[in-house]
Amino acid sequence: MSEFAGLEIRRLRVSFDGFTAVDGVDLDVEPGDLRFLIGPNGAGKTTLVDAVTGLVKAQGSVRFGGEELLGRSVHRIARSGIGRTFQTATVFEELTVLQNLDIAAGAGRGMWTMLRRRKGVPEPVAQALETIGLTALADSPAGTLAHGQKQWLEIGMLLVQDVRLLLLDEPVAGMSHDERQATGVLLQRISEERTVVVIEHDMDFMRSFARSVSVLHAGKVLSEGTVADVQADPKVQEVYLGHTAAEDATDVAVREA
Ligand SMILES: Nc1ncnc2c1ncn2[C@@H]1O[C@H](COP(=O)(O)OP(=O)(O)OP(=O)(O)O)[C@@H](O)[C@H]1O
Repeated sequence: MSEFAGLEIRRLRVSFDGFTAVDGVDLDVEPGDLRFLIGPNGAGKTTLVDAVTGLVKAQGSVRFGGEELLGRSVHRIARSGIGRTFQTATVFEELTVLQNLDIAAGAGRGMWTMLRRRKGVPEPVAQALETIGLTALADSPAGTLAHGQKQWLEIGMLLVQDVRLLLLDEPVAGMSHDERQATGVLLQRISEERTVVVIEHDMDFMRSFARSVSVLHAGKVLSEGTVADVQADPKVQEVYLGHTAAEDATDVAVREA
């Protein structure tokens, strides 16, 4: 397993035709953290991840394991050990679970390496299958998997590439309660050896599994800390509920009067 590495973002700025979507963000994610990135629609969460992975041009600095990523190509950033998932799972539906993992494991390697590995299931692939709980379905076409299982397969595809920083965009969207729970446990397990950042709108999921939280609003970090810290922050309550904690207290006082 590769070494733990953390993410250090400084003065990150992304603009689209004069509109600033990410506006001077500083963000530190410790190695081995399970960080949730929350915030209202349009807060800049996905754009921030796009900037880290090289999909959009950005100003400032993004360091991972001490190396500067800004200015590097998408492929070079991926080779630095950073992988992401998108809101919709992108697996090869006609191929089996094992074939999907095998292809992901071979990504970036030469044809000879791929051919030499044909015999049996390579250890990292077997390990990923076990971690994502799909060992029994290894030979099933990915297209026959349940929605949640496809998301887990996609996470498995990052694990076999030995990604050290996983950036996951709404991994539990559309999942059943049981699938969400299983995903939370999976992410906790993964973060024992890797750094995980999750963009999420599901507040129950966030409360149950986040180790730390950053709240984005209008392209800036509004609040940061533990779940309890951000929940108690009046600025966060204002953004989410449209009124302040002080007003809440007044409401309660009024109701109780
Ligand atoms: N390619 C683009 N061109 C122009 N504007 C963009 C582009 N991508 C994003 N934006 C704008 O930047 C802002 C931030 O979008 P972003 O998708 O990062 O927000 P988000 O916090 O991920 O929202 P959501 O939770 O709805 O996914 C939005 O106002 C969006 O319309």
